[in-house]
Amino acid sequence: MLLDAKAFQYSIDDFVDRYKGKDIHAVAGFEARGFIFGAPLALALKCAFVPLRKPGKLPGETVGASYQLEYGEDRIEMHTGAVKEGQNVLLIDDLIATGGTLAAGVKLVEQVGAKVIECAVVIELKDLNGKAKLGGLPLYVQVQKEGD
Ligand SMILES: O=P(O)(O)OC[C@H]1O[C@H](OP(=O)(O)OP(=O)(O)O)[C@H](O)[C@@H]1O
Ligand SMILES: Nc1ncnc2[nH]cnc12
Repeated sequence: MLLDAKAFQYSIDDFVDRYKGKDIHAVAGFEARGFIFGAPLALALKCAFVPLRKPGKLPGETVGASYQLEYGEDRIEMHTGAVKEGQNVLLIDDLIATGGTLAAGVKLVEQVGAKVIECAVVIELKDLNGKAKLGGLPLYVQVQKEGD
């Protein structure tokens, strides 16, 4: 899809239409492919873009949240102070599978006293029921796909 400028633009425009005027202070995107969709969306919304990164990648002080994988554990981190108490945050990624990544993002944002207003993805692998891990938060999906 990224090789097709029209398709990529269509995806970004759809996110922009959905979130413009919604008082979003920060778009937080997950390493790595969440950056691709989150950064242009944040620019269009004229708000902050916050990268949520794998452990040890960010320079400076970080806050993190861990989550379970099928085997073992993973963790995401963001810069301390990148998201402030009381802010409205949109979480974005390319894809939701088991939902562990997005759920960790929710935990992290809530940990610093901010509010996740919605989670957004290009693709949902709906058979994996990742949405169930989001504690009732809304999930916006552009394309649903069967299978895992
Ligand atoms: O819903 P989940 O089961 O948590 O899976 C979804 C996550 O997995 C993929 O990232 P990956 O871990 O492959 O990292 P990458 O984007 O850096 O390749 C995808 O881009 C999501 O971030
Ligand atoms: N089950 C899955 N299918 C495709 N991409 C993925 N990324 C993480 N989990 C995935």
